Parts: sequence; C-alpha cells; structure tokens
Amino acid sequence: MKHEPLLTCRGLEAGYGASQVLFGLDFDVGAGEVVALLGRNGMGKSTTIKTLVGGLRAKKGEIHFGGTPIHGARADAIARLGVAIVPEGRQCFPNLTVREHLVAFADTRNGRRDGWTLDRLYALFPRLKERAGHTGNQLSGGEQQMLAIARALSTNPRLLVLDEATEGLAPVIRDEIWHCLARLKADGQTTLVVDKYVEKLVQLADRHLILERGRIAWSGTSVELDADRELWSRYLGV
Ligand SMILES: Nc1ncnc2c1ncn2[C@@H]1O[C@H](COP(=O)(O)OP(=O)(O)OP(=O)(O)O)[C@@H](O)[C@H]1O
Repeated sequence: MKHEPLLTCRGLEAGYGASQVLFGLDFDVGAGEVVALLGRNGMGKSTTIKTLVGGLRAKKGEIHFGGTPIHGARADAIARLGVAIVPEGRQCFPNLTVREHLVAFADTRNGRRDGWTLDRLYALFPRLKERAGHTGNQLSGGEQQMLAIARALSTNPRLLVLDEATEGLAPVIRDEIWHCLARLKADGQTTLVVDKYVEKLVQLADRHLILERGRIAWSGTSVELDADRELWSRYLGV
C-alpha cells in the first residue's frame, strides 16, 4: 500500500549547544505506518524524537506534519496538531488517579468520532480499569507504562511517538505492550517507535531507519532488515 506521508523530515540538524548530534536526517512516516528508529546508544534516536515533538529546536532543516511546518513550533502547538509522545521514563503524575490521567488530557484532535473513550482505553488495558482509583505513585512500572500509552491515546493522536516504551519492564509486561502496539497498528494508528528489541520491531514495524552517529545509515522494510543480519551486528550490536 502506498502511504501519503503524514510526517516529513528534510535535512534535519539538531544538537545541544555547540555539540551537533543530528547531521541532516531525511525521512517520512506515512499515515497508518509503523516506523522504527533504531541504532546503538547515543546515536541520536532520542534527540530526533525531542526535535520532532518540539522539545529541542532544529538547527537546520524542515519538519512538516500533515502539511504544516512544525520545525520551530512549540511543543504544545505540535501536541495540539496531533503528535503524542510516550516519553522515556513514563512521567505519570504521582497524585493523579489512573482515571484522572485518562480524562484530564482527553481530546478529539484528529476529528475521529470512533476515537478513544475511557471504556475503549480500559478494554485495551484491563489492568488500568482494575487500578482506576489508584494514583500514579501506587502503580507498578508496567502499569505506569500502560498509563503513559493510554494517556497519549486519550488525545486521539494522529502520530503516536514511543521512546523506549518497554525499557526496564518484566518480559511478560513487555509482551503486553508489544501486543497492544500490534492492536493499535491493526487499528491504523500511525506510530514512530524507538526500542532496542529489534526482533519485536521486525514483527511490528513496516519500515526501519537505522541511525549511526546522527545520520541515517540504512532504511528499509522489515523483510529487508530481517534478511540482513549483517546490519544487526554492524549497526545494532545484536
Ligand atoms: N541534554 C543533553 N545535553 C548534551 N548532550 C546530550 C543531551 N542529551 C543527549 N546528548 C548527547 O547526544 C548524543 C545522542 O544522544 P541520544 O540520547 O539522542 O541518543 P540515543 O540514540 O537516543 O541513545 P540512548 O539509547 O542512549 O538514549 C549522545 O552523544 C548524548 O550524549
């Protein structure tokens, strides 16, 4: 299927002060696609995501989302356009209940009438329904991660961005998260995902971008990545 790009990134350069981290990234994410951003530690994955969501200003280059230029836009404006991030480290509010997290940010920004209601979020994450009255600081790491994903979905994002969403979780919880991401994909959710579990990403994602020192060293489909284990050892250390 040919996807219209929802997100386009051209010549993107970014960094911290004098230290440049991204050196001219070109990539697209099509509507309905799941794209994985891969690479060893420190290659610029989180920096790419921070720049996309407005947490870090691009030094050069252009980012368009749904045709709107967002390089230079503020994080809240980018969120309102329909980009939701599940950040590294979950960042739940310790004193808000699960239910409060899910209603406080709810939005219908993509205009879909079949969007994420509280009931649909609870159906996707039954554990959150069981914990509806618990506060953020009473949740396990896995529950906090599910809540972070559910909270992002409650805004009905056009693009869901996940940064290391399975980091530090028990294997059984990780599998629940992968299962949930597969369901979201089947539902047509456009997703950009950073994670280190390449085996899982090959099953989930449509396409992959491999970052090497702030440049895209390789891009291709899951079939291509699965077939070329040389890439795995050269760029991913697996
Ligand atoms: N806030 C910061 N200030 C200065 N340098 C930073 C900052 N955050 C990251 N860096 C540097 O930018 C480079 C890219 O880091 P980035 O976090 O984007 O990598 P990554 O591919 O996401 O790796 P990881 O999996 O370790 O998070 C690294 O050299 C890192 O040390």
